[in-house]
Amino acid sequence: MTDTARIVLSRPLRQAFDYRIPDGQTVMPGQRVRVRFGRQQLVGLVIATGVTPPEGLSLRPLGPPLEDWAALPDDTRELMSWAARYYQHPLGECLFMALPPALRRGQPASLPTETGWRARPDADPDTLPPQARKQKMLLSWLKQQPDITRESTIRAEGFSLAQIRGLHQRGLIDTATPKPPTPDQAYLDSLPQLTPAQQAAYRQLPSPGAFTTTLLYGITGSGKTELYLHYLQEHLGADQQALILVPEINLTPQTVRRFRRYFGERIQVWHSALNDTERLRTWLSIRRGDPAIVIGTRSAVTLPFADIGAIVVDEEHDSSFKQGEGFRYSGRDLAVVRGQMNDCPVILGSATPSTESFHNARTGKYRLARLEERVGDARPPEMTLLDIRSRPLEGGLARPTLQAIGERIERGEQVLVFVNRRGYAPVMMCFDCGHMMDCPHCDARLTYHRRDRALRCHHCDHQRAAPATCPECDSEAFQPVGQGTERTEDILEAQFPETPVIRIDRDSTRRRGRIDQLLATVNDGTPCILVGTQMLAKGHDFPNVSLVVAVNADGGLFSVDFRAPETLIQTLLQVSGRAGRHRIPGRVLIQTCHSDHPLLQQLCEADYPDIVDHLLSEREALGLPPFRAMAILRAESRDMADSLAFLDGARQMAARDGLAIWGPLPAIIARRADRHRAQLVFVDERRSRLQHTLAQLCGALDQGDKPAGLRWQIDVDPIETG
Ligand SMILES: Nc1ncnc2c1ncn2[C@@H]1O[C@H](COP(=O)(O)OP(=O)(O)OP(=O)(O)O)[C@@H](O)[C@H]1O
Ligand SMILES: [Zn+2]
Repeated sequence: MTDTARIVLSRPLRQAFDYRIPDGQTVMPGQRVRVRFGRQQLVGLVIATGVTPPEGLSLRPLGPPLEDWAALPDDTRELMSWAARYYQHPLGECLFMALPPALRRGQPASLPTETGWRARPDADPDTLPPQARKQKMLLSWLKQQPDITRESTIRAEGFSLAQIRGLHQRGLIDTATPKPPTPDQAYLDSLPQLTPAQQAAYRQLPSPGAFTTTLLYGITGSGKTELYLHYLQEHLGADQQALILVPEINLTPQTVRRFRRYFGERIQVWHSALNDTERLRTWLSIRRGDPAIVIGTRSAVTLPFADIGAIVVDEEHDSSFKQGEGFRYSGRDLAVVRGQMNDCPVILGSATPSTESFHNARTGKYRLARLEERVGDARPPEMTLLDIRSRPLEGGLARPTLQAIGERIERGEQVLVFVNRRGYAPVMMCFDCGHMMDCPHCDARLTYHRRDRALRCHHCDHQRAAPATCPECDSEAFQPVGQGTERTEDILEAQFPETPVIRIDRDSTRRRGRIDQLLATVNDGTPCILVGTQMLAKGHDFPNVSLVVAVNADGGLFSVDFRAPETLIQTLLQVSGRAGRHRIPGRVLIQTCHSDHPLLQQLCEADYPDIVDHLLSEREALGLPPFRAMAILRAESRDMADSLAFLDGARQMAARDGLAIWGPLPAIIARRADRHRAQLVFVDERRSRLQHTLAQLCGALDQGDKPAGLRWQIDVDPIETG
């Protein structure tokens, strides 16, 4: 045996490659090295040393290492290797995913210390000219900060480098080296005591220092965040790290702020809007072992923690924890695996836990902690179904709905109107010839966006100007059909001209920091109407919202996706949960054409755990997850026949006793961006057996022939089954 190293590359390849370690060089697993690969110079990651290469192979020498330490520590490597096996994804891509982009590209693993800023004691925001509005806001904000604030923290607040530089040039702020963490003492002294219900739930949380998974079922507004904060405050060692996974950070700047008050600059954030330098900086800080508490979106679970003391997954039911393409992992599930590997407690929190997690709690795999009271005098909101069949609607809103909104506004309260679609209307239709505008590249209608007079496909990049008349018959009776957020916004503005209407959806919040500005008005407490998509359902704490309206609840009632009822209930409960969180009692109005539907009836009458039990018994009867393991093989190509034939071949390769295979069938949106998509669903009682089959199948599919341009992917534990 010679000195050899086995490396993987950041490529969609299932193989690893062996190299000879040149004399005098030492390498270790997890280290980045330069390697020659064909004619290219690439960055490789060492996964093993001293391996025996295949017979008769003369090995190329390994290039120089990029640093003399392992970029990926053992446990992170172990986690990603586990994920590669579990999700059937190439190991190289999984391991490289746990590196920040700069390190994937081979840049050095070091950065100069980050700059910090503080307002000069004599700096007065009022001396700034009126056109420097943002600089003024930044200066006022900096003056409120206890000491030196990191540049990344300032940027996370929605301010830009240009604004920082502007203030610096005016001599109003100083640069300084950020100091170690300092929480806001005045705030800490004023922290609320846990309520008796919170204390009872708190006692059910896991003890530190050992792996257990606890599902914290806490109804909306019960103060789960407060529990996490207390838990970390009490149990996290001063040198330890912690991870808090959240669905989408940009949506809830409030949450990050709350954590910062408790833990000061110990809080670090991790999400997709960070630039490469910010990512590298945070990654290095975690790798170095700084006692960071990371609030991050799903990929934060792959950070190279040195000593992790606790993991929290907030809103654990949220579908954004599952990556929707490529390496289709679940950040929540990896968090549990990570907890097990690092022997630390994991808390999964939600007001609407997933069926999976409830099932795990029922079977004893997870512990269950319950918090079923709202904080203070607040009560859960009262829910009413409003049947809109044969009722006149104004822009999708029924008279009683408009009346209810009017009453609340008059009383000085706030209203939230939930619409499940952005844009003005989901369809443009000609009322003379019946023509509807389709996407030329997808099996989908174009959504009308009135603000910029465009028709857009929400499934691909296609967009075009909206024609004024029907493109088929030139009729002028060419009109939008159905509701989107823009249309609801317009209707409400017309109905309530005195009241601010604030629209919150992906279009209105594209710019960094924008959602914060929009929410500032809401948090002011002035009467207003919020209109938005499920973005509004996620974790917001709006004290003055007393009425929530769901414009149309029926989308998920008749879907072919077996998860649709679960998702519908979760979304409606979450959005309802924004009502009546503080003193004012809350009410929820759900407009529907199916008020007699059992699921909607249950929503109004039953507790969430009972609804889930019901959904679980249906799943059990039908042999669906979580009672069976499921995976989907998806194929897409230029021709549906190719996609189906490929999957048919796969079906024959995989067939064996005990494995149910459904399909191949075209996907619900069979053509997307001119690719024809189909799928094959695998269901097995035994997960390990399914895994084995999938691993063999992937190997065979890698080796086998496939039509030109065909791409395939495995999705283990799929959350979309259409
Ligand atoms: N013990 C307490 N005393 C006073 N106020 C509290 C207490 N605990 C929480 N609160 C306040 O109650 C409100 C709701 O708490 P929080 O946002 O933590 O709820 P949640 O359970 O995370 O809600 P959701 O799941 O609906 O997002 C917040 O304004 C919070 O500051
Ligand atoms: Zn399209």
